[in-house]
Amino acid sequence: MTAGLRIESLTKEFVPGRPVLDGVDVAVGPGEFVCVVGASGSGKSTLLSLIAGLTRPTSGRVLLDGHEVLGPGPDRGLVFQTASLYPWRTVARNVAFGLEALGVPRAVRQERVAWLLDEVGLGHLAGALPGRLSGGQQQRVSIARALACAPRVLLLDEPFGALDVQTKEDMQVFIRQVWQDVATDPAGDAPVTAPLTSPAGPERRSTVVMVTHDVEEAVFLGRRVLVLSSDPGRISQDIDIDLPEPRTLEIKRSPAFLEIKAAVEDLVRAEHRAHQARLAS
Ligand SMILES: Nc1ncnc2c1ncn2[C@@H]1O[C@H](COP(=O)(O)OP(=O)(O)OP(=O)(O)O)[C@@H](O)[C@H]1O
Repeated sequence: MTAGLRIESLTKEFVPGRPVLDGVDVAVGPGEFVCVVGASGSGKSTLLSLIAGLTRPTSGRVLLDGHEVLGPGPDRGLVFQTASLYPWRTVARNVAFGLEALGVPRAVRQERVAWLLDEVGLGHLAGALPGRLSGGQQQRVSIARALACAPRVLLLDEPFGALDVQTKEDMQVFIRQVWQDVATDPAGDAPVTAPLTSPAGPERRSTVVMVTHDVEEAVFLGRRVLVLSSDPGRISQDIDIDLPEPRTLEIKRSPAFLEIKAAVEDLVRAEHRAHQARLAS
């Protein structure tokens, strides 16, 4: 059994003969943090929903720890741009939702939820209903909810796209911190009962695949950045981001960061121009 995520010859057509994704091949190892960038319409969200099992491929397959993804499951946590919380459940009960569904004992549930809410800075709002929260706070709850079951893969689709700049930066630092802190167990040994508060070694980190329009965000967060070309969508570049760890906001001002960011922006721009030229011809 191969650990991690493997995407093999993945093709998706919504309209027959017009693939949105065409032969995507990529492997993401356990504990990696990978960001996917690309022009609008290049198929980033489609790729994420195929990994999530929300959409079935036209051909090819997605394997998680050697098992083909055939539908959604608790081993993959999902966060979208807009929070979709249950308005009638308190913040704490929203975060606890997946744990309840998995039958995790109440005491373990409460400990996890309290820890996660503290991590997202919302411990004081545990008993509030989501309608009382700002957009940024709601998104923090969504992330806490997705992390509650210690998913083997956390799938993030533009999760900070709707937030103001300051909140977005706070959330970037937060998600990196959580990736370092929140344990999952790639060997498959009862990840839900792993202690969340213990420091996690690299081999115990959740794998994160995050889609974003924002190249700065991708370079800051990703250990690897995949550039998706348009029409059809393929991985055109697979770039290792060799920046110091842990990543702090100061890194964004470093010459190394600015150089990598400019290079990735050039690649995305080149893909976009090539796409426009194909459309015009
Ligand atoms: N359910 C669907 N039915 C038909 N076409 C779809 C469907 N979902 C996506 N598409 C098409 O697939 C292409 C890729 O869409 P997708 O949302 O994956 O791109 P994206 O890179 O995430 O775009 P953006 O950055 O604008 O969110 C688009 O042309 C879109 O119209």
